[in-house]
Amino acid sequence: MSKSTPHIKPENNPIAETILLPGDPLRAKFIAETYLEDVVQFNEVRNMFGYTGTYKGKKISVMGTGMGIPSIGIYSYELIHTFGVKNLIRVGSCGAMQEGINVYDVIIAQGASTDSNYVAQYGLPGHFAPIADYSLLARAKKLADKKGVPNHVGNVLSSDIFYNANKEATDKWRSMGILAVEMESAGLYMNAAYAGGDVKALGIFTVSDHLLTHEETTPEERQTSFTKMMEIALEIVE
Ligand SMILES: O=P(O)(O)O[C@H]1O[C@H](CO)[C@@H](O)[C@H]1O
Ligand SMILES: O=c1cc[nH]c(=O)[nH]1
Repeated sequence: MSKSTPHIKPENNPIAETILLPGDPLRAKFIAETYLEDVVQFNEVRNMFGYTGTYKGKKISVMGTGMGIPSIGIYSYELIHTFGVKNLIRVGSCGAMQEGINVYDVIIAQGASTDSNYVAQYGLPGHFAPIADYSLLARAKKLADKKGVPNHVGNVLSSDIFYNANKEATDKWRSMGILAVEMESAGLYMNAAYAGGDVKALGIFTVSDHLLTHEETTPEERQTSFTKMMEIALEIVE
């Protein structure tokens, strides 16, 4: 019988060891249709579309994760533990928090701070710092520079809250050097760390809006036009 989980039912379609993970399942569809050859769809449960194909001869999958750590927590756990995925690269949008960062710049998340309680499950005797895999991070930085894509490497905030009632929260995170806010990477990094061994994770983002300047992009642009980030992610794993 083919492997399946409550949320991923590939029905014998393959899932590659390397997967790109946008929050939006329609961004997954766009990446598959734009960049992959010989594409098969491996998931449609809850419309969380997943596809596998080849990119420059390499087998690669792409799948939506939904929004927030609980959602990416489920999908990345199942991809790692049931389907043997080894390289998980989130390709998301984020809101910039610092001056000197512009809409459409790329952010590479060296670390992912969080206001989530996801880490509590591990019962650690202290505070855990969710970080990216260094080999994926170093390659992403090198590729971004080579392509001439304006990019920033550092700490992001993976927040549980999009509409935050605490109006001081952004300023406090900004004062600690947080580059941008998104909603999933800390959970992804924790799942990769918990899996141990050779499971690697990285978050790469395109800045969709700026929390200081209030510049923003449209939902259509978010779905399709973040191509520089997508191309970096597709080329990271050799
Ligand atoms: O564009 P995606 O990948 O969904 O990422 C960002 O956008 C969503 C919020 O609008 C959150 O999921 C956040 O992390
Ligand atoms: O989570 C997110 C994503 C984009 N922009 C934001 O302000 N927050």
